[in-house]
Amino acid sequence: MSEPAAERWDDARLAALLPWPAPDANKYARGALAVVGGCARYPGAACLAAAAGQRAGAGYVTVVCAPESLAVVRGFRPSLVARSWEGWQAADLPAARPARPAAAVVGPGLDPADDACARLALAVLAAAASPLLVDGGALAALATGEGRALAAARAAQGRVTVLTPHGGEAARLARGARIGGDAAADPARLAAALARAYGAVCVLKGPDTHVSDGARTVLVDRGTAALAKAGTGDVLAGVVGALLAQGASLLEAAVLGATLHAEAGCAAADRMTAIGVVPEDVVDALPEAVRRLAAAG
Ligand SMILES: NC(=O)C1=CN([C@@H]2O[C@H](COP(=O)(O)OP(=O)(O)OC[C@H]3O[C@@H](n4cnc5c(N)ncnc54)[C@H](OP(=O)(O)O)[C@@H]3O)[C@@H](O)[C@H]2O)[C@@H](O)CC1
Ligand SMILES: Nc1ncnc2c1ncn2[C@@H]1O[C@H](COP(=O)(O)OP(=O)(O)O)[C@@H](O)[C@H]1O
Repeated sequence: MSEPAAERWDDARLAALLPWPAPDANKYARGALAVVGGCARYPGAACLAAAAGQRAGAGYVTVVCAPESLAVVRGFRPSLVARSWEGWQAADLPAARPARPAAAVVGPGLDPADDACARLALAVLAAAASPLLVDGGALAALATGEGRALAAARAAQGRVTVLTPHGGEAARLARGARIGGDAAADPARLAAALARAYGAVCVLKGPDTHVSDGARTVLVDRGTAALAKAGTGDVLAGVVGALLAQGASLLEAAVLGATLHAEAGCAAADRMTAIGVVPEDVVDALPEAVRRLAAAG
């Protein structure tokens, strides 16, 4: 199947999407974001996603993590609301309501090789009524037969989903959906094929990032190799999740989120050098990325 050429969105279009809070906003009106992740082995990934979600504007960020990870999350940033996933039900995730938008991110810091993490990811896929971003270890669960069936059920129910695979995760998703040949070799085509196969918007990460809803594909190529460091993908998940939590549409949240993430990487590299940037610097540079985009637009 031939694909239309990838679009590029200009700064004016992207700047118009920035989620400035209304003067009478409260923390609930600004969007609730739940990050489900952070197993005992990887608490840092959930911390990074949640902190990025705060910096990208979400009003109320909760981390649902392994009991062993609670102290790490609270110590990392006391303004995060942390709760254990023991005794927690995925049905407890807030649904988006008028004037009370919400979204969930599942996967940062879920171990792709761990059965309990896979069960948790599948439970979230089954229950989350709000927009759901699937990242990290949850993508391994999504690529299974049960995960693909749950993705199809979500799409049939009108529940919306964003996937943020890196190259390895995209290959796993492609194998699960039997996508091969030319479609798997070209990132723009692969992003579109994954979006169609999983009924989702796909953000295929790499030196260039391709965002596709299956019909339209947008290229975001303003990043920096400073971002090639473990944990920056978790930051991206939190940024896009926060934009979804503030009510942005899927494609707009994904393209604006990938742009702010890339700009934050550049701003962080300006301060810390492309050698020295760590994911925490990218989180802290998000306000500078917002300023740069607002000024350019
Ligand atoms: N501080 C923390 O707590 C951190 C925690 N993290 C958390 O760790 C969990 C596991 O995530 P993960 O990406 O480390 O492993 P996984 O999904 O099993 O992929 C493994 C295989 O995929 C490939 N591959 C990897 N990257 C690729 C790329 N860019 N482009 C192409 N291919 C790529 C590569 O295969 P290879 O090329 O070696 O054959 C690799 O062996 C997840 O929950 C995440 O959130 C991390 O975010 C780091 C910071
Ligand atoms: N050379 C590069 N140039 C621009 N962006 C990059 C480059 N390498 C990685 N990135 C970005 O950094 C992030 C890495 O995400 P990912 O591989 O999931 O890391 P992790 O799982 O460790 O958090 C992605 O957003 C990707 O687009």
